[in-house]
Amino acid sequence: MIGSYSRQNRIGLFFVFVATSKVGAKVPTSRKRVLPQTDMPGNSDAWNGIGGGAVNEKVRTQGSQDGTKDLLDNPNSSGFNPSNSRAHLFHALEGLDRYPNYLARWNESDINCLENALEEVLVKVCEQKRSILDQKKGIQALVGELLEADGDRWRNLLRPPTNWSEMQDGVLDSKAYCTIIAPRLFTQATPPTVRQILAAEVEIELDVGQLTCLMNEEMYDVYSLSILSESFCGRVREFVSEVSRLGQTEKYANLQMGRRPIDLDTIGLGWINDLLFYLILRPISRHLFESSESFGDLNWRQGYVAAYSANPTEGRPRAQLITHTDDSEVTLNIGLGENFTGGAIEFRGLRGTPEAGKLIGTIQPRVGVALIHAGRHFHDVTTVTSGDRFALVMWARSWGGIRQQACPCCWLNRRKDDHCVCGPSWN
Ligand SMILES: O=C(O)CCC(=O)C(=O)O
Ligand SMILES: [Fe+2]
Repeated sequence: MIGSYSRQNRIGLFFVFVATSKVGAKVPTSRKRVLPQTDMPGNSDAWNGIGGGAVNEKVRTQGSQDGTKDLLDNPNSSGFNPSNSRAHLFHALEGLDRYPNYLARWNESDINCLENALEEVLVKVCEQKRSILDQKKGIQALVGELLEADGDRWRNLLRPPTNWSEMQDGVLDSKAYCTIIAPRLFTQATPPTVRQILAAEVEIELDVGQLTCLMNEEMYDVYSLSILSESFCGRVREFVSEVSRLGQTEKYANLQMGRRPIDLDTIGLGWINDLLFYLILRPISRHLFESSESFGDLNWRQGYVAAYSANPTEGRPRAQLITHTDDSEVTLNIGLGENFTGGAIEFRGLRGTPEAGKLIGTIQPRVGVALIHAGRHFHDVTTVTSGDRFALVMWARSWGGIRQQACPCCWLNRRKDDHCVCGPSWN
């Protein structure tokens, strides 16, 4: 049964395509620079990121426990230190939202601390925005250079398929094509076009009643299905490798590309994101996770290629990935190859459940095969012992559902007691 555990359960899903029409601070300029040097890789000269496995790399600091140090730092302070304590900052935000004239009872020094902390946040937003936009522009120039040098080689990949036959020949795994797309499975008289799907002009619905042998339930909460053809995966891998190779030349060194996974939208492969998201991930997730997760329709996606190597370099900076959960409701992970040993994905239970942290299963990536799991499912990648390993990963979020009713902490741990400070019944 979908959403319940049964090892190697063959889950078949017919896709029924139902066409519906699409429903579709100001930055302060004169603020003092208050942002402390961040520990994020890519921003810190000290971090060399090669061979490491961290995903959420920021070193977490939560201020002093008893406020004594804060008092010593600032004798006028009450111990309130929102710059070092995220909890203090959240308390203040909640108070501002909840009580009229909240700051009336505060001393001026604490108000100054709050003002500074909020400025620090804003500075961080502005800095990251600027650097990301700069980086995107730089990467787009780099892709332009690749196209100029060898346009014929890449143009086909960068141009989305325009019809189902191109999709069949060049992109999808043949089994996926036959099962998902073959016209006999479309219920409506006029099947949606590829263009309509990529532009999200049709809502794709999945009929769970009609089971086929499309998907496997590999273990609790982890499903697999063949999606992309091996040759297509190879082309994506080659393109990403080329982008990353050029990114390491002196001309583009300032982009520091090797340290981050490569974002598909930025390198002109956003159509792959759209295809996977609208055709596969959103409709499937409605059914796979409806009993274990609570979210509305997925409406946000980010797709990227993560590269690993037994001999990590700038372009393939990792040999493994530590245990973590994703900042997503649902994650899709497609093996892109190439020949490597090690690099298995280990799953360790859902955050917020008694299984959290316990190894419940290990999967060796297969080229073109997608794994779909809840973002809060703990997972890691074991050390790549030989060769290079690539994975196309998509994080998908829903800004409706639980993220609208819970603070980040309750969201992460899926507390559902309705008493989260952001919930409707908190008082
Ligand atoms: O490389 C993989 O297979 C997993 C990557 C991953 O977990 C992530 O990027 O969040
Ligand atoms: Fe992950």
